[in-house]
Amino acid sequence: MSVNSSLACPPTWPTPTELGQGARLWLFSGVLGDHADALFHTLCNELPWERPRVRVFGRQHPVPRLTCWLADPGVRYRYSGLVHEGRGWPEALTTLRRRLGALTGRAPNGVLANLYRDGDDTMGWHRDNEPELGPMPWVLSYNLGAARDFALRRHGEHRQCRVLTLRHDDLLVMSPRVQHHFEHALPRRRRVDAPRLNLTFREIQGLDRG
Ligand SMILES: O=C(O)CCC(=O)C(=O)O
Ligand SMILES: [Fe+2]
Repeated sequence: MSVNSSLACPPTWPTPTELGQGARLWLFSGVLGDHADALFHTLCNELPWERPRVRVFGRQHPVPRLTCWLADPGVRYRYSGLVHEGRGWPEALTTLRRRLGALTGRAPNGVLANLYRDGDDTMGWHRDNEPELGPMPWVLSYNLGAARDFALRRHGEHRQCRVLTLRHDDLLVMSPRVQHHFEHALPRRRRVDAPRLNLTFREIQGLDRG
């Protein structure tokens, strides 16, 4: 057996952070280099951002951020209680999608974009384990704009166990067991006064295609 074929990941992957129970995180920085600023600007201005309302304790509230689902035509994903359907990819994401494919060897067919207008915008504790992601949900999380803390805690526990700062042009790759055993959240950070955009690329499995 050659040295390379015995490696679990291509040699260009950074050393993972081991969370335990086989859950691993990899942080790649400088994914797009000089192109990242322009992409941030284009996506902020041109994506069809929405602000879905969710029901909490019987009352409807708008989510504390802007969101948008982009995917292959017909690829459906349920979030915030609504089914969203892909209508193809904007030209602006072509280079990033190629780069992520080359770096990770994965081929996501959808992405959930979230725009946090400032440090008051947040995302609560959850796992990316919707049934349409199948039993092995790889998630590629690409970041633009302001640096924000990304918190993790063991599923079923209250105390957070790890915080990573995700910066402009960083890619965080989460192995499937991260979603099996851990929850993640984007906590409020009042001192952050600039926007941040996050793109979580996902692989929707065959059954939920349109
Ligand atoms: O903004 C982030 O870093 C997290 C986003 C996230 O968890 C999600 O879209 O499911
Ligand atoms: Fe998530």
